[in-house]
Amino acid sequence: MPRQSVSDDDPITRLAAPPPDETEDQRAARLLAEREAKARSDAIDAEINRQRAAEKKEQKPIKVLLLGQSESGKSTTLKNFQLINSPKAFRAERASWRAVIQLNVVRSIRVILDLMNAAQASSAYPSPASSPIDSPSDDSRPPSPFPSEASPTLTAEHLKLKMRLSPLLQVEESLWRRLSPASATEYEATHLSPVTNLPSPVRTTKEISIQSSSAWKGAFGRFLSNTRGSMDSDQGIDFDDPKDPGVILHNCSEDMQKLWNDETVKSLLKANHILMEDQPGFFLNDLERVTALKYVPSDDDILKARLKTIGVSEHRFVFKTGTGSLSANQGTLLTKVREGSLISRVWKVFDVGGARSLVPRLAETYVFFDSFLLTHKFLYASLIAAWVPYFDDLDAIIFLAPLSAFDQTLAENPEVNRLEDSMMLWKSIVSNPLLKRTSLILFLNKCDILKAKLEAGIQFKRTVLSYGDRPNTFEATSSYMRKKFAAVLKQASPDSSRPFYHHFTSVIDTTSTSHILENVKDNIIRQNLTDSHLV
Ligand SMILES: Nc1nc2c(ncn2[C@@H]2O[C@H](COP(=O)(O)OP(=O)(O)OP(=O)(O)O)[C@@H](O)[C@H]2O)c(=O)[nH]1
Ligand SMILES: [Mg+2]
Repeated sequence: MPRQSVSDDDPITRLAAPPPDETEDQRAARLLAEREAKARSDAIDAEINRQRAAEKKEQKPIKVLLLGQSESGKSTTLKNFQLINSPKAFRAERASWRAVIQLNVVRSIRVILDLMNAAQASSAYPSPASSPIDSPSDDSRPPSPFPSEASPTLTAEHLKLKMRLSPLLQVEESLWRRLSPASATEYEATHLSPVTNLPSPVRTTKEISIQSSSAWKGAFGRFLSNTRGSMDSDQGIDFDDPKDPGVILHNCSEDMQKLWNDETVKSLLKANHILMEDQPGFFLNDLERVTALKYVPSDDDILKARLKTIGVSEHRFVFKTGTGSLSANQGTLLTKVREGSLISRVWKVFDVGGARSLVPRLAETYVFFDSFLLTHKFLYASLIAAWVPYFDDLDAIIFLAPLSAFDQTLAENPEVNRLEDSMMLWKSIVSNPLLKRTSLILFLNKCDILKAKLEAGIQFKRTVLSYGDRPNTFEATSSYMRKKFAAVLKQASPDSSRPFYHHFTSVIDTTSTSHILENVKDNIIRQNLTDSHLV
């Protein structure tokens, strides 16, 4: 009889051991049963591992990146997210947005005042045609920025009006200084190229911009908040603060309205092809309301306020999943999900600056190579490079393309049509290998402005030559552009089955945008669940 090992003596081993009188048939049946039991056990282990992996994935926040050229509406879309997720917190920031709106108003007035200055300067210099042929050729005066025939004559009354509005410049400086330390802000780049088709006052009037990382809202909160009895406790605005720029704005209100409604100023703007209504942060049609002493910005005002983003800002939201656009099957899944641990999800939404920052070296590059294309490619590369660190593990990109910009050029490079720039950016994004599994959501934005332009008779085909003789209507132009963007996607990634959705948007309209964002949220969560093998 063989000697028993120590382990053979342990009760479990003894229980599991085959009976000593086992027949051949019994042995075969036992081995089969053992194999089946092992397979079942392995399947359970695999399921547990899969669930663990899914749970791990589940705890990861959903990452969404807002992309698009400057002024495309990224930060405005973010404001809509904030309004949906935490309207109270959004509204608690009214004091800060009131200051931004004040700056927007002052900037618009500055554009007009700068234009008047330029017109005044130009009238001081006779045009070459009016100069005597034998006039001295060593005239060292700078060339006039405008041809004299383009500038309607300003009267003494206009100059007085200009003087009376000069306190606004101090308001701008003081708000600007309070907005952020100098290092955190950036002035609008203005000297890219000697060639430009943009009116100079629009290019040279600085636009407020802020480093995403700076706590500018806190700065305004401190500035406008104190414990005075006159403070509106809900809004955090101290209306009786003598340092409140609202007081000067209010005192200048009548003159600002006079300036904006003046026929000569209107012709001056027209002669220089400046459409103020097209400028971001346009409040000149609401001057009386926004310069009222007790002005409190509405939600719509906050969405229209313009503050250019520099860098990247990250925003955390906790969203409950909705069932809006889900199929019955997916709806059932979400019901299960709600009953379990997935009732709400953390989202991280990244808002990036879409402007290409222009350092002097770049301007030199332009001159050195004398090649628009090379410089522009460089600008693209630098912009995309700034976004790439955020491409990792991304669930979705919301790409904003402002359709209304079909007749505008980039502030950074007046040689480039904005719509074409959007298409080029879209192409770089959809063909980027790092993003081949990222859901793409295209917002064909600023549809309200597109409609207004077309209704005003501006011809789409004048700048989008390939549009040909198709009708100059919103339906036809927007559908044409949708097809163009879809074609670029198909061409750049023909085999890709990644989800692609598009929406025609006007993201300053909170009602329609909230519906669209619900839909977007459902689509992203559905894709996320699919990727986690939960669907
Ligand atoms: N009328 C209209 N205005 C819009 C729309 N979307 C955005 N705007 C306005 O356009 C301006 C620019 O929008 P932003 O959201 O600041 O643009 P952005 O893409 O964040 O721009 P950067 O920060 O420079 O990259 C703001 O004044 C918005 O209120 C829209 O659909 N319709
Ligand atoms: Mg922005």
